[in-house]
Amino acid sequence: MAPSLDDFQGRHGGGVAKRSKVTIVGSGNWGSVAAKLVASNALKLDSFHDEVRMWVYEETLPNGKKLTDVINRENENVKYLPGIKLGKNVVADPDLVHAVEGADMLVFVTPHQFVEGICKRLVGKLGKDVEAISLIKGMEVKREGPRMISSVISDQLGINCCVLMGANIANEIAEGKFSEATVGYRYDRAVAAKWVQLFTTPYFSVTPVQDVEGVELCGTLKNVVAIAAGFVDGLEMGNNTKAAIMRIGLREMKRFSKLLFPSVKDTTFFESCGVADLITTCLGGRNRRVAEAFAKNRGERSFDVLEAEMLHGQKLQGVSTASELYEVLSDRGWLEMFPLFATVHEISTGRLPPSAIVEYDGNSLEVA
Ligand SMILES: NC(=O)c1ccc[n+]([C@@H]2O[C@H](COP(=O)([O-])OP(=O)(O)OC[C@H]3O[C@@H](n4cnc5c(N)ncnc54)[C@H](O)[C@@H]3O)[C@@H](O)[C@H]2O)c1
Ligand SMILES: O=P(O)(O)OC[C@H](O)CO
Repeated sequence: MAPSLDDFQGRHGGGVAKRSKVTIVGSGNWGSVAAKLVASNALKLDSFHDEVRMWVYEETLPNGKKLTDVINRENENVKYLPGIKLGKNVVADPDLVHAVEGADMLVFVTPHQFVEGICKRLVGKLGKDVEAISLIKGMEVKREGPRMISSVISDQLGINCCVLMGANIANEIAEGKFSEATVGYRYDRAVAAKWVQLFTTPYFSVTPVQDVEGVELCGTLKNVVAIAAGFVDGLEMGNNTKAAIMRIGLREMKRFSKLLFPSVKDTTFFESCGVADLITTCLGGRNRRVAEAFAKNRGERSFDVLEAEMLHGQKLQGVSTASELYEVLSDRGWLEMFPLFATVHEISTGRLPPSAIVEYDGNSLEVA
C-alpha cells in the first residue's frame, strides 16, 4: 500500500504534527546536494522548519578562508559543489554538537570511514524520538563481523535509521537532471513517508521499500563493481566486457546480500538502488574514473595517490569497501563464491595486475 496523504503531511489523529528540524551531517559533494534538495522542500512544506543546518568538517581553503564562512556568505560549497547555490535557508556549522542541537531528523552523508567517530561525538547529545537516514554507501567490518552503516548509527545513538540510495551522481542532481532514489525502511511506513516527502522534488523521485539491508547493500556493493568497470575501461576492453562485469557484479551483489541477510528481497535489486545505481556508477562515477586511471597506469600509481590528485578532497568508497568485503569473504570461507569482489581487492592492492579482472586464479570469473 502506498503511503497515504496523511503520512505525507505528517498528520495523525487529526492534529497537525509539529515542524521537524532537519540537520545534514556532512557536506561533501552528495552532502551538499542533499542539503539543497532538503532545503528547497523545507521552505515549501509546513511539516519542516525553514532552516536546515549542515555540519561541515571544517577546513581552510587555499585563500586562507574557512570553508564554513564561505558557504554561509556565498550560499555555495565552493570546494565540494562549486557553481551551485544551496538555498539561503542552509546554515553551515562547523560545530557538530551545535549543528544537531534540537534536530528531529538527521541526514547522515559522510564517507563511511568517518561515521563511527562522528557517532561517538554525538552519544548523549540527541533528543529522544530523533529519526535518522543514512545516504552513506559503505559498511564497517570489525572482528565481530560486518555491520551496515545504518546499524552503526542506530546502535551507537539508539535511534531508528532508514537509508536512501539510488542512481544518484550528485553533480547531475545538482543541475536538476531527473533521477530516482529508494528509501529503505524497517517497520514504520509513516517515517519512511516523511523521508520521501523531505527529499522528493519534480526532478528527484523517491520510492519507499521495506528492506533496509537490501537497499543499503546495493548502494555499498555497487562501488566495488564500479572499480572493476573502471579497470575494464582503463584496459580498453570494450562494452561487451563491461556489460559482463556488471552482470556478474550484480549477481555477486545479490548472492552476498542474501547470504548476509536472508530477508533481503529480490525486488529491491530492480529499484533505483539496485540495477540503476550499478549502471550509472559503472558509466559515470568517481570509483570508475579513478579505477580507469589506475589500470591505464598498470597499477603503478596507487589509489591513494590518484584519489588525492583526481578528486581534490572527495573520497572513494569502492577500494575500502572491497577490502572490507575481502575480510568478510576470507573469514567466512566465501572467497571462491565471489571471484569478482575478491579480484577487485587483489588488483587494488597490487597483488594481481588489472588484466586479472577477467580471470580468477586462471579460471573464468563465472561461478555458478
Ligand atoms: N558524490 C556522489 O555522487 C554520491 C552519490 C550518492 C551517494 N554518495 C555517498 O555519499 C557519501 C558521502 O559522499 P560525498 O560525495 O558527500 O563526500 P565527498 O567524497 O565529496 O567529500 C568528502 C567529505 O569528507 C569530509 N571529511 C574529510 N575528512 C573528514 C573527517 N576526518 N571526518 C569527517 N569528514 C571528513 C570532507 O570535508 C568532505 O565533506 C559516501 O558514502 C558516498 O558513497 C555519493
Ligand atoms: O561517484 P561514485 O563512484 O562515488 O558514485 C556516486 C553515486 O554513488 C552514484 O549513485
